[in-house]
Amino acid sequence: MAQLIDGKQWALVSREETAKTVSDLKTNGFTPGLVVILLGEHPASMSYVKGKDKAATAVGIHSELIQLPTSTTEAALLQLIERLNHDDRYHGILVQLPLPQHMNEETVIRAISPQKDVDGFHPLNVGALTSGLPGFIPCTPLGVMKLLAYEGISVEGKNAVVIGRSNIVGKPMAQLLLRANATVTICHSKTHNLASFTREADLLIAAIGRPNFITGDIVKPGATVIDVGINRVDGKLCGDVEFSTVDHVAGFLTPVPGGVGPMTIAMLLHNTVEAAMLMANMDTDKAL
Ligand SMILES: Nc1nc2c(c(=O)[nH]1)N[C@@H](CN(C=O)c1ccc(C(=O)N[C@@H](CCC(=O)O)C(=O)O)cc1)CN2
Repeated sequence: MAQLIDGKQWALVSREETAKTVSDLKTNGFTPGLVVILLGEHPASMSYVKGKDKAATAVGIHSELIQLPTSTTEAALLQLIERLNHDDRYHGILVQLPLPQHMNEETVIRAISPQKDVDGFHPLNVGALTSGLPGFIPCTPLGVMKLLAYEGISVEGKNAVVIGRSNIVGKPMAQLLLRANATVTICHSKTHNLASFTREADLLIAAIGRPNFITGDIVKPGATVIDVGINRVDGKLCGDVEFSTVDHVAGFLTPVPGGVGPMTIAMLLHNTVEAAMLMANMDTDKAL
């Protein structure tokens, strides 16, 4: 059986570290602030933003959740973001994705000040990561790197295969692994003979959005398998990895739920505190 990586537990550890930093900042009269914007009433998104708001408040961050109707115009959203960019109470601004269909994701992301872009989605932050410069790193891949570090799993020199090429997970994940000296391959829906890549992977990151796509027969024995998938099948949550078969082959494995997901929110809190310290000209590695 694979050794399970308990993301819920590690997220608590990370959140405690963040709470300590926030407490020190508050002692110096400085409170980090986060504003989360949700458009519409998508049930999963509503649950995620409420989770973010609750987790931020729990570590002492001043948190505000702005819920707007789906019918909100893009112009109104851009105006709100512009106001928040200049509001000193908020060091982090996050717009929950996906957006309603009438909005252009790129336009909205670009409107957020790169210094407050705690999601790390702004092109300046994306470019910084690609160039090896300081900047904000998207929360889910950052959470994966943190999980590996907490578990003492080194990626240097390893064959890392990332399945999926989204801007939120796949691409930044590959960049982070490259930065940590892994040999990185990105596979996707058009990859021929995917199994020939996955069977060589010491570290396999599944972020393709297809339920139970990775089965035990295409995993290298002893590999570390990280499941980033969040799929709902018949109302039940499952990952991109078929747990029942991969559990017998992998060395380490993240479950869904309770693996990478909780780390996403923990890393948002971390990034928000980094943004606050950056704005207060305190020592941080994120200077853009
Ligand atoms: N602006 C953003 N939008 C979205 C992001 C993001 O990072 N920034 N990521 C995802 C959704 N997401 C955070 O927003 C997210 C997804 C899942 C979890 C999580 O803790 N999952 C739990 C299960 C929860 C459940 O029962 O549904 C787990 O895996 O254990 C947290 C955050 C898309 N949008």
